Amino acid sequence: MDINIIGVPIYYGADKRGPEYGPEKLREKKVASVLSKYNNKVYDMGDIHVPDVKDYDKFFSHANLKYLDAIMEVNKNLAHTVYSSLMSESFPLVIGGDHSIALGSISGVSRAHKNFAVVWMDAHGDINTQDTSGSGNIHGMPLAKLMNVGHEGLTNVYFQGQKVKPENVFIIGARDLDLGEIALIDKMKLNVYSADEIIEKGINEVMQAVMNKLKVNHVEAIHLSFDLDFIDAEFVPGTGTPVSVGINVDDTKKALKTLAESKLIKSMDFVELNVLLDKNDITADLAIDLLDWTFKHM
Ligand SMILES: NC(=[NH2+])NCCC[C@H](N)C(=O)O
Ligand SMILES: [Mn+2]
Ligand SMILES: [Mn+2]
Repeated sequence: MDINIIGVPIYYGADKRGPEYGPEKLREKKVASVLSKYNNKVYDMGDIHVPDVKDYDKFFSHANLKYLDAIMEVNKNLAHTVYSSLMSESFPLVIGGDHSIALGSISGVSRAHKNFAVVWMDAHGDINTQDTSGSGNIHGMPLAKLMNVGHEGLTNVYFQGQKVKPENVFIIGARDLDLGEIALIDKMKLNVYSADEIIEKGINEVMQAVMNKLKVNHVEAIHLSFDLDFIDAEFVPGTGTPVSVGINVDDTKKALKTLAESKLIKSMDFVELNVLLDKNDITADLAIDLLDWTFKHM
């Protein structure tokens, strides 16, 4: 297949330096040639422009949505890039950057597909709003906005209204949810498979449950949004909000393999590599290994 690598060098959603060097780091690790094994044609489309901001821009538009204006702009442009990529029958691989970029990527996907699922592999739900977030960091909010909950600047990125149906949202690996997130998950009856459930039942059984629901929902495509902190903190020093008692690397690979073999993944985010926090490139090397593994099974 044709793969479009789209870099998004942004840290504003995390409000912590480091994720903005993710695309550069993975290019240095030869991500394009790694993925061009397996008969893929890989096109590096470069980076989405991320505007410079001043410190006073942080709270300029909203006190609890930090860097709102810059994040809206980046995501609008990302959305159209992802949409264009899908329209040319290519696979958009969006490399972050922090997780706020899922706003743009999934908005682009939403314009291209009628009935698609979002598989969100993450220690977090990223389903806060400006009212429930304790941090004001937008990387903790994209999934709420994509379901049309929260501030209209972000719910209306690229086009107005809901981008993904709640029944097609699958959060896997959660173990650090805020109270407001738990309330929203209950209210919208989201499919959440916690790290505890994975540890208790085993990853294969949980992934089978996910695959069954995807079938019942007749989805035509999966957008995989992979946050490196899905993996247990021990194995990912280079991520900004690590959480322990998580998923080991073997189980992560099993989950990715099951999803890849379904042949339903049509687009993907790979986010929250914090290059400044990484130790001896452990996390960057793991990132390359996981991408290699995923595309090998697609
Ligand atoms: N994409 C992430 N790493 N998100 C972490 C979010 C942490 C916390 N729940 C918050 O809203 O601030
Ligand atoms: Mn996340
Ligand atoms: Mn996370």
